[in-house]
Parts: sequence; C-alpha cells; structure tokens
Amino acid sequence: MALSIENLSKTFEMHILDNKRVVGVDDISFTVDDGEFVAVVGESGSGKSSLLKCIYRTYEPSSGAIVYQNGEREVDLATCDEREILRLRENAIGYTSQFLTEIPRVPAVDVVARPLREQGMATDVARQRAEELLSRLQLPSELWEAYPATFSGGERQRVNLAQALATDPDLLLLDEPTSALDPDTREAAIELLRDALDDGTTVIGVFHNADVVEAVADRVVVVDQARLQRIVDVDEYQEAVV
Ligand SMILES: Nc1ncnc2c1ncn2[C@@H]1O[C@H](COP(=O)(O)OP(=O)(O)OP(=O)(O)O)[C@@H](O)[C@H]1O
Repeated sequence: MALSIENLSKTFEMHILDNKRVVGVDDISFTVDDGEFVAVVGESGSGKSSLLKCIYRTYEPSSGAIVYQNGEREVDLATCDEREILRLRENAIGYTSQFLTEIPRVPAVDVVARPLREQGMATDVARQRAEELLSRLQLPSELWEAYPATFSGGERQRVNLAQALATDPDLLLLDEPTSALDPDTREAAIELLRDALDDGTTVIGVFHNADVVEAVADRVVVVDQARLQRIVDVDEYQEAVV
C-alpha cells in the first residue's frame, strides 16, 4: 500500500470572520495501493483541493493520519516535521495545482528542469528531459525559452504538469491538471499520465473532466460536503456521480 488516509480532518479558523470555522475535510479515510490511480471528484467546495493539500502538507491537518510508505519506512505526512516534508517533496512526492507558481523571468524549459537540477542532474540533461515533456504536451517549441507569465491558461497548465512529471515522483498529486486543456492536449496529457503509471507512479488526482477520469483512474473517491461519500471502481463511476 502506498498511502493510508485515516480519519483525516481539516478545519479552518477564519479569524477575520469572528473565528468562524469552515470544515474543509471531515473524517475522511481511504487507502491507495502502490501504482494505483485514484481520482477525487465532487462538487465545487466539497473539499477536494483541501484533501490534496493536506497530503502535500500545504495545509496542516487538524486531526487524523496520512501514512505514506516511503520505501521501507512509514511516514505520517500529517505530523512529520517540515524538513521531512521538504525532503519528500524533493525526492518522492510531486504536486501540481491548477495554477502555475511563477518564478519571474525563468523560461518555461527551466521551470520544468528546475526540480531535476535540484536533484543534482546536469543542466543540459535536465533541459533535454524538460523539452521532451513539453514537446509531448504539444507546447510549441518557440515558447520553450519564453516566460510562462505571458502564457495562456492551457499553456501554463502544460508547463505545470511537465514540471510535476519531470522527476518521475513516487506519489503524484494532481489538482485539476487538465481543466484548461483542449481535447488534443488533454489526450497528450493522458498519454503522459499513463506512462507515469507504467513506471509505477501512484497518483491521486482531482478532476472535473469525466473523460480523463475514465481514461486513467482505477478507483474514484467521491466527496460531498467535506465527507467521503463513496469509493467506486472506475467502471461504476458514471453511475455514481451522474
Ligand atoms: N485556506 C482556506 N481558508 C479557509 N477556508 C478554506 C481554505 N481552503 C479551503 N477552504 C474552504 O474549504 C472548503 C473546501 O474547499 P476546497 O477548495 O477544498 O473545495 P474543492 O472541492 O476543491 O472546490 P473546487 O472544485 O471549487 O476547487 C470550502 O468551503 C472552502 O471555502
């Protein structure tokens, strides 16, 4: 098993709203097998992104455990120290949100190559791998040396996805990585995700596009009002959400 999420909850204290409490994730438990692709679906505001951000520890969970099997070792991502999280982000856990975190005046190819260079790969080899990914995601080559700040939503999303895939992470967390892509580039993204799965990557992804879920997911986690509503095999997915 790659991941075991146990009674995970995240509550936000809204200090500017008289300490009003907003529940993002409410007592969610499920497991993810090694090499499995689990899609997370649910209505807007149901807690999908919060769940992913708890796993990546962008949000500190309020309670519960997220037990990640890191080689021979189990790590509770909900409670382990920050240094451990940073180490895992560098070597094992990838994350991409819908929006690219931009670094000013860094060309697209170097944005994608950066995590590889941080792992110690030579710049030219890292850039080559970055170009391969950008090419497979059909980002026009004249944009590779341009700054993503000027890119369209779909172009940025491709840079974002390429960056997350560059290091072949053991666990990949995807938050709507294909929402701004047209059918052609979405198909290219699906192909790359399939390759990552073939290489043994475990994926948890939030998706709104049913076609992507059906193309790549093994199981679907349905969340509703911060709670786990059900987990179904992908074949039963249509039935479950429509
Ligand atoms: N940083 C935050 N501070 C306060 N409330 C938050 C924060 N992040 C999320 N929430 C709240 O938690 C709830 C779940 O939000 P979340 O973004 O996880 O939903 P979602 O299912 O990903 O929605 P969408 O599909 O629209 O992206 C919402 O009520 C949201 O307002």
